[in-house]
Order: sequence, then C-alpha cells, then structure tokens
Amino acid sequence: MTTPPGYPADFVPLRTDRLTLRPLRAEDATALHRLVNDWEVAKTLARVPFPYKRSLADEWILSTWAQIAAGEAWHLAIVGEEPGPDGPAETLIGCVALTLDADRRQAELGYWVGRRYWGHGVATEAAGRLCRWALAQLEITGIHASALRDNARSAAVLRRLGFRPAGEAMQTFLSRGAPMPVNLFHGGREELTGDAGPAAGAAAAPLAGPPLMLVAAVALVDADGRVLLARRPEGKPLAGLWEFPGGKVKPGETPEAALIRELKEELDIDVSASCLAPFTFASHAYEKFHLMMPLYLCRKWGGTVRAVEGQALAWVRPKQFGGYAMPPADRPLVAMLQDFL
Ligand SMILES: Nc1nc2c([nH]c(=O)n2[C@@H]2O[C@H](COP(=O)(O)OP(=O)(O)OP(=O)(O)O)[C@@H](O)[C@H]2O)c(=O)[nH]1
Repeated sequence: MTTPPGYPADFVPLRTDRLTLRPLRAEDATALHRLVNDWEVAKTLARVPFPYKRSLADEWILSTWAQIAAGEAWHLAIVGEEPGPDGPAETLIGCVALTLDADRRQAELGYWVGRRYWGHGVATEAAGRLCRWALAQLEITGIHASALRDNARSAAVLRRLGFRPAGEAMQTFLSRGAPMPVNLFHGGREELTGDAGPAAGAAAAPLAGPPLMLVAAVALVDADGRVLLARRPEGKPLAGLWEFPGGKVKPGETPEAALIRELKEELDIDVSASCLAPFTFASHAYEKFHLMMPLYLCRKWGGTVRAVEGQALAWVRPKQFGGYAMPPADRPLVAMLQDFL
C-alpha cells in the first residue's frame, strides 16, 4: 500500500491476541459504511446520523488522520482476520476511539462493533487495549465514557474494564434526532490498569503480610541541577508514571550493584559505587508488596544517557516535579529532593 498524504503512518498499531487497532485507511470506507449504516449500531452512537451516507465515511476517515497528527483524538479501526478465498484476510470489525478533553488531563472513550461480531468480547478487548495504551502514553489521569441507559451490553463492557458509574446525563444523539438519557462512567489509572494502589489499612494487616520488595533507585542530577525521570513503559505495573531510574535488587546483590547494573541496562551509563551517595529511602505499603527503596544521589557518570528500552526520559527541575505523575511511594522523596537541591 502506498501511504496517502496525511495518513498517520508513524502510529504503531496496537495488538491484542485476536485484534489489531490501527488508524483507519481510505479503503476501509466501504466496510465502515456497511457496518455503521445499520440501525442496531447507529442507534447507540451519539455522533452518527442515520441513514449514514457513504460520502460521510470518506470525510470522517480523513478527519481522524488530522486528529491523530494533532494529538487530540485517536479513532482506530478494530481489525481482525477472517478466512478468505486466498487465505486469511484483514476484516474491519468496528472502531474504538479516545478523545482528549480540553484540559488534556482526561479523555473520552467510545467504540462500536459491527452487528455480526457482537457477543465475542471484541469491544472489551479493543477498548481495554486502547485505555492501557493511553494511560501509559498520554499525560491523562483518567478516562470517561457514556452508554445509553437502555444499552446494558455497553455498560457491561465498561464495568468489565474497571469503569465505575459516575451519574446520569442527557446527551444529543444525531441518530435519534433527540437528547437521550445516558449513564456516565469513569475510571482512574488504578481501576483501568488493575494496578494496586497503597493498601488501605495496611497497618492492621495480619502478621503474614505482603512480602518486602527491595528496589534501588537513583536521582541522577545534571550540571544544571535537573533530575532524570523515566516513564514506566506499557505492560509494567504503574505504566505511564514517572519514576527514578532503578530496579529490583536481585538475591545476593547489594543495592549499589543492582543500581550499577540497572543504569547500564536501562540508560547505557557507567556509574561507580563511590559516586552513589545514599540520600533517603521510601517505605511504602502497596497492596501486593511492601516497597523498601533506598534513593541515592549521583552527579557523575560515564557515557551519555540514552533510553535503551525505548522508555520516555525527562530531565526535570525539582520545582517542576509536580507536572509529572509519580508512584505514590515517591511523593515524600520528591519533597525531600525539592528541599535539598
Ligand atoms: N525504579 C523505581 N521503581 C519504583 C519507584 N517508585 C516505585 O514505587 N517503584 C516500584 O518499585 C518496583 C520496581 O520494579 P521494576 O519493575 O522497575 O523493577 P525491574 O526494573 O527490576 O523490573 P522487571 O521485574 O520488570 O525486570 C515497581 O513496583 C515500581 O512501581 C521509583 O521511583 N523507581
């Protein structure tokens, strides 16, 4: 396929066991029109008129490219494979979308699935994948969604993903030509990614409490007094949060040796133990483990910092830590660094 001008070719498709989520292509318009121009689908969608004209599909696909390029909204095709005469062929199944709110701290989730693909968990699989991607890649703290009051199937999808009810509202539905009652839903990072937050009532936990995890971390400080933060990549617990470089101390390792190893593996820099100055530590009850994390300060290293694992990195002035969402264990450390540096 030659890439037409404007197509967001640099968006790396998201994959699940059965599905691929990728920007829509001009040639998806015919299938898209067929699937959406179906009253059973259109009647659940607020922004789709019915009947749905074929030319609208072409125009809409082009508009989704501009939105991806602007970093405002990601309307993605849900595609799967079906057996065809010449072997498995790519098939459009539906669409899933995430649109940033004006303040860019929250986003709205939307999805639809062609009627013949209902009942196979497609919406849950696709929307869950897009939510996890968004929480790891965008600076958002939560996602909201709505479902028509009588659309129990969509409400069940949202509940399965971890969304919680957040009230009711009236919303205009182009397909119905009228405002309709909808149930609102909201999910924060913990609910949607299944990450354990701080354990409520950890102090009262029985003696055989969660295991202790020893993690060594470092504040690398550059000549301008900026500190390096690394973003936890998708797929890891607490994905999307910014943290101090480091990692788990392996059995038989000292915290210093663990840091020297992690800094080489993650950032390709050489640090000697004598340049790691103990600074403070975090002791934090997560639900599944208790984190004990010594934090070192380091101002001298060999080589140039680079993101070996493709993780996002940021050199941040201590005053600006507030703009970076960090794991709950790090909050006291941030305050101490701000005082010290
Ligand atoms: N490196 C690091 N880990 C932190 C910080 N704050 C914090 O709560 N943690 C937690 O400490 C644990 C570190 O585990 P990790 O997954 O980074 O360790 P690792 O690099 O050895 O990972 P791996 O097990 O995937 O190889 C995670 O649960 C992480 O959420 C921080 O500032 N830096």
